[in-house]
Amino acid sequence: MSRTPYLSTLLLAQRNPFLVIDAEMRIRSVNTALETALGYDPNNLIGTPCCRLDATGAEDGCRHRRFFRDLEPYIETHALVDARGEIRFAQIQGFPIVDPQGQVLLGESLHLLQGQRQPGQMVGRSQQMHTLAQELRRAAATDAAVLLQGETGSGKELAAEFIHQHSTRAKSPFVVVDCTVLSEELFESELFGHVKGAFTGAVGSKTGLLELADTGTLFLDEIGELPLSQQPKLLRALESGMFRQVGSTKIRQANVRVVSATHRDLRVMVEQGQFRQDLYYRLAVLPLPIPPLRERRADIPELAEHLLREISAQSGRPYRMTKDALRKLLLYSFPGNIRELRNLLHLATVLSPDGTIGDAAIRLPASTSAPPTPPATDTAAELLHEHPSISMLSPVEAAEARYILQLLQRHRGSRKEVAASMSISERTLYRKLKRYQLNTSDERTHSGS
Ligand SMILES: Nc1ncnc2c1ncn2[C@@H]1O[C@H](COP(=O)(O)OP(=O)(O)OP(=O)(O)O)[C@@H](O)[C@H]1O
Repeated sequence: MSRTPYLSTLLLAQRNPFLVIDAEMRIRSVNTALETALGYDPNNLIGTPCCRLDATGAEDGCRHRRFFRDLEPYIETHALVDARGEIRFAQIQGFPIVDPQGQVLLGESLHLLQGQRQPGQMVGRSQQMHTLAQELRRAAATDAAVLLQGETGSGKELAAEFIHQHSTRAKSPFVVVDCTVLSEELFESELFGHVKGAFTGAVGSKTGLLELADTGTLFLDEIGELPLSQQPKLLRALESGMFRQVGSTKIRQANVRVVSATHRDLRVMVEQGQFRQDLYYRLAVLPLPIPPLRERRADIPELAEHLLREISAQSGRPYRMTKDALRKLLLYSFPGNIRELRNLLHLATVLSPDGTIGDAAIRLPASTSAPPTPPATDTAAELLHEHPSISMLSPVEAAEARYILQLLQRHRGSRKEVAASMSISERTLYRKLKRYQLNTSDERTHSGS
């Protein structure tokens, strides 16, 4: 099956191995990172059954079938088989994607838990990046818990991988725990694992992420989103290194180095009673801020060049950028930081079939070239009254939060429609709603609830 332009752009934008599965439970597309990591020729994958990569083979109760029934995003660890027949463990995040025709597809992003995937290179020679690299190296030389604080897309995960790769644990796994998708029900079974029959749906036993990270690094991404009720359980396990799988009485042990990341100010959350102080002190032995891209604009040219080289390597086509295009990037504030720069460049390459990216191909969000029409004053006051958290956000975040609220009103609370009109996945929208604390009453369309 040929890739649509929409899917091609989506696949190009993923650094991790990524595949798309359609509602007929067949693999629709895979990206180059997946081909490279698992060694498959895409022609042998596209159009084949969804569980083609799973070491245990297709099962009736597979996660893909469950997803198309419930439309619930998931994060799970599975054994996959690569083209040489070797078993590889991967942490898989599945989430809905709506294509331009309104068809729901499943996107799966794979984090391979052992070896092979080379961590991305940290690019940038600004004074801020130089200092950051020094601090990360210093942190890597110790086994202390590091807390990385920075805006979305600023490179927190890359920094965590950098610490891991430069530490004595580099040959052991680097395991990512995405706290935004760990609901109260999922937390324990994902982190500690479960035994067969521990709860309805536990058809087999499962090793938890903590155990998979044994002797390696456990990266707790967006730790500020971890429900308060789960925080004591995490603290206990980290302090003692001991835990029990759900449904088991047997004590297990894991030796992990912890790196966490958040875009929030956890100290303020502690003051407001939203985050446990004891857990904060356990995680933030070495707190490290990651500067946003707009505070290190000197890195933009080198980053743009590096990202274009990566895109060229994936697409097999060379690209160059004009001075005007670069000037346009240098003037932009990048609320989405390096991830946004990468996405802007992907789009620019799609819009530049001759390989030369001019300033017209750099499509900045409408709100920056023409600031978004502010809501009428009474609506703004109303929004602030209903969502006081907006007043605590940065101006850029607050503008986005207001924009999302307006779209929610316009689409009568349909998250599916709002996500489609913003060209983002429902999962990304869900993360933004959570991040901005926009607790909308209408849950109709989130993940099929
Ligand atoms: N210094 C850098 N050099 C090259 N690429 C970078 C750099 N920093 C970040 N990136 C790239 O930018 C993208 C976003 O980075 P990353 O996922 O680490 O950000 P994040 O802060 O963890 O984001 P989020 O808060 O949304 O999880 C990734 O593709 C990453 O490889």
